[in-house]
Amino acid sequence: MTPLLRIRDLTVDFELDGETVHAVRGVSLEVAAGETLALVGESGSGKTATALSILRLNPQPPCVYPAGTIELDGADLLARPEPALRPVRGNDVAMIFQDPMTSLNPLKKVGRQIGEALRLHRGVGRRDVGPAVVEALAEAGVPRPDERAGQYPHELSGGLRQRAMIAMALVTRPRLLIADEPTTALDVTVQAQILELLARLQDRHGMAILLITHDLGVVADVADRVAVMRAGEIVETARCEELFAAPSHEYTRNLLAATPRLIEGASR
Ligand SMILES: Nc1ncnc2c1ncn2[C@@H]1O[C@H](COP(=O)(O)OP(=O)(O)OP(=O)(O)O)[C@@H](O)[C@H]1O
Repeated sequence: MTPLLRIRDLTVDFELDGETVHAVRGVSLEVAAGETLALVGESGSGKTATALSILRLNPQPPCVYPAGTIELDGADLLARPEPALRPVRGNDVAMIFQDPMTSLNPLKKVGRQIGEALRLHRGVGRRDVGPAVVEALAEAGVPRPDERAGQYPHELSGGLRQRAMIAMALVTRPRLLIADEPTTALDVTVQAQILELLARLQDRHGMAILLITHDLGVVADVADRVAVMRAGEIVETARCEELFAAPSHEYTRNLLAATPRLIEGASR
């Protein structure tokens, strides 16, 4: 079966003042419909550059894509001209980030922003938009959603802002959600709640998730498979339980050793 997303031999360079940074060096990975693939690796290993390539969101210049293909349902996105990519962004593929203010507009009430997305992407009519906004916020676990809809992003706590961003990302019912360090800035309890929310929404809507994280503890909680990145390359891909039980690459063993919670769990 064709995977939902298939990246092959992707190369991403940043050309800076005569110097070239090879951020991604021949990465290949696949994400099946409905599965969660975690892309892990330490800071600077090329995780975000890989993920942003899918929607071609790395800033150009300085970014160039010298080689590779990124197929969504078998059609190469990397070869598409810019206007043909727009329908994919925020429709088939949505993205959430560590900082919700990357997607939320600080000057507009949360409900209005989600309402605009609902009208644009789902064709919800003027009269139905209010209840649809409340439903979207409620689905993302926002308490008192009707009240929250009337607030500005800065009036919400970090966890609620994250939930509002998730509600907005899912308005279009994407088939692939790219989540780039979605819980890194949150404290551990809120982090767990957000991961649980993503898993619940994934079950309900059947979307695939490409989860970018440096935290193997997060991976253990939610991912089906893991791809480990180091210096622009994928050094190992495995099912989650296999990777934790028997990491084949030394770099992965070192990453695991830096996650005490998992080691404690394994020795129990
Ligand atoms: N816009 C950019 N301009 C120049 N270099 C960049 C740009 N974005 C990324 N890079 C470089 O590409 C390499 C990979 O960065 P990337 O952000 O993909 O790593 P990462 O694994 O996501 O790290 P982090 O967890 O810190 O986000 C780094 O050397 C980085 O400096």
